[in-house]
Order: sequence, then structure tokens, then C-alpha cells
Amino acid sequence: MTNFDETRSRFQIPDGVIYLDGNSLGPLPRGVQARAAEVMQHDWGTQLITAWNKAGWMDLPRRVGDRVGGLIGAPAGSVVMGDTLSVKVFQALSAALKLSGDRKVILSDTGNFPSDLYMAQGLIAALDQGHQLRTVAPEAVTEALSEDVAVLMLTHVDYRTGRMHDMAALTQKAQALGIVVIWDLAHSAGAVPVDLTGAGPEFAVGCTYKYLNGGPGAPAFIYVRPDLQDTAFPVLSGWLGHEAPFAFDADYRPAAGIERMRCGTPPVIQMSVLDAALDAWDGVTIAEVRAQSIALSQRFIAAVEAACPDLTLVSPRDPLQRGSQVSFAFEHGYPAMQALIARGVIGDFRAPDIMRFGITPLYLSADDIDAAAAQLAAIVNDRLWDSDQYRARNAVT
Ligand SMILES: Cc1ncc(COP(=O)(O)O)c(C=O)c1O
Ligand SMILES: Nc1c(O)cccc1C(=O)C[C@H](N)C(=O)O
Repeated sequence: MTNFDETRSRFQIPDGVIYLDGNSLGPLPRGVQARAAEVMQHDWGTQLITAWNKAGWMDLPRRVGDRVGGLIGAPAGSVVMGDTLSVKVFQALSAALKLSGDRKVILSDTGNFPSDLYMAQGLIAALDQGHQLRTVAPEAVTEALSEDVAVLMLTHVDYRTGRMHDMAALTQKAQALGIVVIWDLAHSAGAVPVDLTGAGPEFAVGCTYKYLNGGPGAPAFIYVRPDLQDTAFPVLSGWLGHEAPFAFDADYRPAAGIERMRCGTPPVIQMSVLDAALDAWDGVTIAEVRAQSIALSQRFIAAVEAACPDLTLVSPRDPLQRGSQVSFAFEHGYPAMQALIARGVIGDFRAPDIMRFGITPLYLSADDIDAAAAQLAAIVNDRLWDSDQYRARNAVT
């Protein structure tokens, strides 16, 4: 059984900080700096170009992909790392449209992260074949599934509210109507149990700088269902997705399997950092993390609702419909969050009025939750947010 007091020691959290923003950028796992230094000093510094083979750099995207796959219910060889999540959304969507015949509608929801919608808009414009992006309220997705829809593209856990879609049920209903399904797991991987094999979507994508603690700019991942791996079309046909990259042929031939979803040179240092960061999951099951996340989230909701009548829970109250974050609406949410951060309790704010709190059991305790709720109550009830110093908007919020 996981000892969450011990897992906390796997992370470097500054003294006096309660970190409730692991849903945006996970903290630094211990061991990562040593690994980065080793890659630079030993691999790069002494092996130079030979490190691509000797240090296994060329295999990193597949090897790390398998480790991430283990956390999202994907079999070995079905996940590969690379690029950013926005790029992986584009790649999955273009491959999904190629599989979906003459249909023209991409269905998503209004809660989706804007970059996913922007990538769809860009792809539609580039294709110029009359495709259309249709967005409906998250609760209306099921009834919006129809035979004119080509692709259902959803983010599993809503970045603002934490609302979680029923992946298995929506995938099943969509596929029964001939719709190709893509899930964005940005707020799910390492946060909630995901069973890609059981749910059976054609594609999934996600990032690794949130609950997987891979650091700012950590590489994204893409999953392709095993039976489609040799037919899914890699629109981003870079040389490292070629069947024989070092043949340097003039014509592109996609590699067999998931390798075709690679594009160009992998960011070796950042990917090694992620590889080391995944050690924080050694001996930990996602089921235990989920159970603890629910317990801590319920505790936080109860404490905040008891002490802060001006805050309104905007996350689902039912834990089974919620990811691993808790969000409250508050008219003065922006300055209140700044005041909270100034006191060492770090969450974040999403317009227009949402205070977001990521619940990450690997490094958060029940005492942290109680202390964070108490600080929040003091700020809200004593109007400690009502000061010019907290109103000025920062560039990254
Ligand atoms: C659901 C979702 N999709 C896409 C993105 C964009 O990812 P990236 O900046 O890595 O391209 C994010 C976060 O920024 C996200 O939360
Ligand atoms: N990727 C980010 C970044 O480069 C800067 C600031 C925030 C982010 C985020 O990941 C935001 C995140 N996707 C969100 O849920 O709001």
C-alpha cells in the first residue's frame, strides 16, 4: 500500500508552500536534476553524436511512451512521445479525419481547452474541404452524436471545472454511429484511472507537465489503437516517422506501428527529465492515488463550503464525475488567488471567476488541505484580497 508521506519526499516543494497547481505544472521530482546533469555531462558531454545509440536517445520516445502508456491503460508499443500537446491534437485529428470518409463535422464541447479548438480550426482552414467544428455544452455531447459527425474530439477532464466525461460510454456510442474518437488526457494522465484498451478510442493525446511532473515544455504523447497503427495516416510526415530514416530516401514511407507518429528530433534532455520524473510513480498505483485524491477533494470542498459562503463550487459534487481538481467561482477570484499565492498557497485562476485547486496526493497531505482552506477562508472573509497589490494582472496566470 502506498505511503503518501513517503511519496511526498520524492518531490522538491519549497518550505512554506502548499502546492495546489499540479494540474497546470507539476513540481520538481527529486532525482530529475541529477539525471539531467548526467545526460548533459556524460551522454552529450563525453559521447557526443554517438549517444544517439550508446545512450539510447533514439529509443527514448518509445521507451518513455511505454511508461506513460502504463498509466493510461495502453499496451506497450501504442504510445509515443514528442512535440507539444497542441501538435499532437493536430496530428490525431488529421489522422482521424482521414479515417472518417466523407463526413465533415468535428464535434467537441464548449469546455474544451482553446488550443484544441484552435488546432481544429487551423486544420479545417488548411484542408479547405468544407469541414466544420461543432461545439456543444459538455452535458449535451451524448445527444449531439449523430451520423453526420466524423470525429468526436473531447478533453476528458475539463480544465476549468474538473468535470469528467464518461469515456467508455461516449466512445461506445460514438463508434456505434461510425464516429472516430479522440480523447485529450491532459488533465487525466496521472490524475485519474484511464483504461484506453477497455474504452477503445481510436486516438488519445496528452501532456506530461501536469500530473506527470515532466517539467515546463515536457513532451506530449499520442496513443493510436493497435489495430490502426499501420493504417493511421501521419500528416506530420517527418523523417523520424519514416520507415527507414537513415536511408534518406526522397519519398516518405510511414514506419510500421506507433513510430510513424514521431516527427522530428526528440528533445532528449527534456524527455530524459520526464523519464526520471516518472520514477515518482514507482510502487504507486493510480487506483490508490485516485482514492486519496477523492478523500482530499471531499475534505477541501467541505472545509471551504463551511467557511466561505461567498464561494460557489463549480466542479461536480459527485467525485465520480470529477477529475483531480476542485474549482470554485468567486467574484473576486483573481485578487483572492493572488493573495493566497502571496501566503504560500499556490492555486490558479481561470477567467472569468474560477479559482482552481489541483489535488495531487503524491505530495499533498490532509494537513495541507486544512491549512489551504483556512488561508482561503481568511482571505475571503476578511477581504484580504481587497488591495491594489493583488489586482494587477500578471502575464501568466
Ligand atoms: C486540454 C489541453 N489541451 C491542450 C493544451 C495545450 O498544450 P500545449 O501548450 O502543450 O500545446 C493544454 C494546456 O495547456 C490543455 O490543458
Ligand atoms: N502549458 C502552460 C504554459 O506553458 C503556461 C501556463 C499554463 C500552461 C497550462 O498548461 C495551462 C493549462 N493547460 C490549463 O489547464 O489551464
